[in-house]
Amino acid sequence: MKTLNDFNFKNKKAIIRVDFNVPLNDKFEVTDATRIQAAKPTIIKILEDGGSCVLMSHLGRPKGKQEEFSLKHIVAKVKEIIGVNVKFVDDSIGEKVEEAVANLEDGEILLLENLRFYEEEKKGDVAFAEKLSKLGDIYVNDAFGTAHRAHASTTIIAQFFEDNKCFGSLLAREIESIDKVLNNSEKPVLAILGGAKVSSKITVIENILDKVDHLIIGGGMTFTFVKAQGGSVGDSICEDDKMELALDILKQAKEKGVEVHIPVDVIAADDFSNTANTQVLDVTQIPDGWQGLDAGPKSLAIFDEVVNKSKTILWNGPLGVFEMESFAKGTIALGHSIDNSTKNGAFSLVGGGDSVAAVKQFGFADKVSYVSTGGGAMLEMLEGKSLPGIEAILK
Ligand SMILES: Nc1ncnc2c1ncn2[C@@H]1O[C@H](COP(=O)(O)OP(=O)(O)OP(=O)(O)O)[C@@H](O)[C@H]1O
Ligand SMILES: O=C(O)[C@H](O)COP(=O)(O)O
Repeated sequence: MKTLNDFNFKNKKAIIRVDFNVPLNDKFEVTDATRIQAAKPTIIKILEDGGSCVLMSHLGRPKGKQEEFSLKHIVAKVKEIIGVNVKFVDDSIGEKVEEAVANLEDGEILLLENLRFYEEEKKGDVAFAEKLSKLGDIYVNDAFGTAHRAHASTTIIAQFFEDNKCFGSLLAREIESIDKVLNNSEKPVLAILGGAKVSSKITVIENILDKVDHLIIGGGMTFTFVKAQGGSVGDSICEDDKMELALDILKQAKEKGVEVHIPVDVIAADDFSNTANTQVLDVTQIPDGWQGLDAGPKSLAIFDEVVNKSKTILWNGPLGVFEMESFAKGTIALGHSIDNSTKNGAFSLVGGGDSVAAVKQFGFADKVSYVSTGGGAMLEMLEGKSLPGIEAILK
């Protein structure tokens, strides 16, 4: 696995694929700069070697050239975080870009315009990728969040750099962290899978059963498992067509010696609303008109015990509807348990869109061992898939 340390970038131009797909508010200000922060070590290493950086990224899912998706909105933020002036060119290929790259001096950074302004990017167009490849001497992929996309700048471009390509330090760290959980883990290993639906996590659950000793299933998925075993779930979210599968997962877990922990009680509400009436109910006895929106106190006590005896912890998906204060307690309590266990030496990895939002919102981001910058990319790795962006560097 070639990394930045295999190269000296002195007098070299690095063309770096970063994932600066960051959220913006209605004033086009960056509201969460984690992904920019995460790319800093790679950029700094190249500048300190005496090289220059040509940064390329996508932002959102524009349909053609849409001003609101321009990367010009993030230039100031990148400059603030990296601490070096950032030049911007309002295109990603063509004469203007080539000129800007030619004028780029060692120690300087140039940010290109949103790659997805060209439909060739998502199509993985070879000619477009080749044009991008001309913009640097060494190709660095540091875009973990987009590594599951076989796009021109993430995958196809790599073929134009025989030996001169490598993983950026973020991408390398993401791969190592997931590997530490899935393949090189200290036992007992625990996976906590929450979130809304069983259907979006089936492949993850199936892949993970071979890797873990304990599995906590929470969030909206709970009720498909409970109903499949004969419980009454009232109006809780439930995928009836996945009940067979839920039973099969439980059977597989038993055969593989994996202990599965599902909430035994829930905070039930009479409406999907923060101001609904609530009561704590046995998870198997939720009457019609009520729905489980968070894990209850007995469940949290059990989960706390499991988390604290685990040495490796993977967390994907919230335990309840954490966006509403009334149903955030389970997710917060789980965060505290993981914090505690991490302090006692466990390795904890949090990944997935909503769980990462939750750990940030509740202040646990600095308390776990590693927070992934990938949503879809992280899930695909947990499903056991190989990611095209990673494969392209290894070829
Ligand atoms: N009991 C519940 N009933 C309904 N929705 C729930 C329940 N528990 C959690 N959710 C919802 O599940 C959503 C998160 O599900 P999702 O599967 O997207 O999570 P994730 O794995 O963190 O994110 P991603 O899939 O983007 O990686 C949250 O919006 C949360 O409100
Ligand atoms: O935020 C993400 O998950 C990545 O930047 C990929 O974005 P995409 O789902 O639009 O390809």
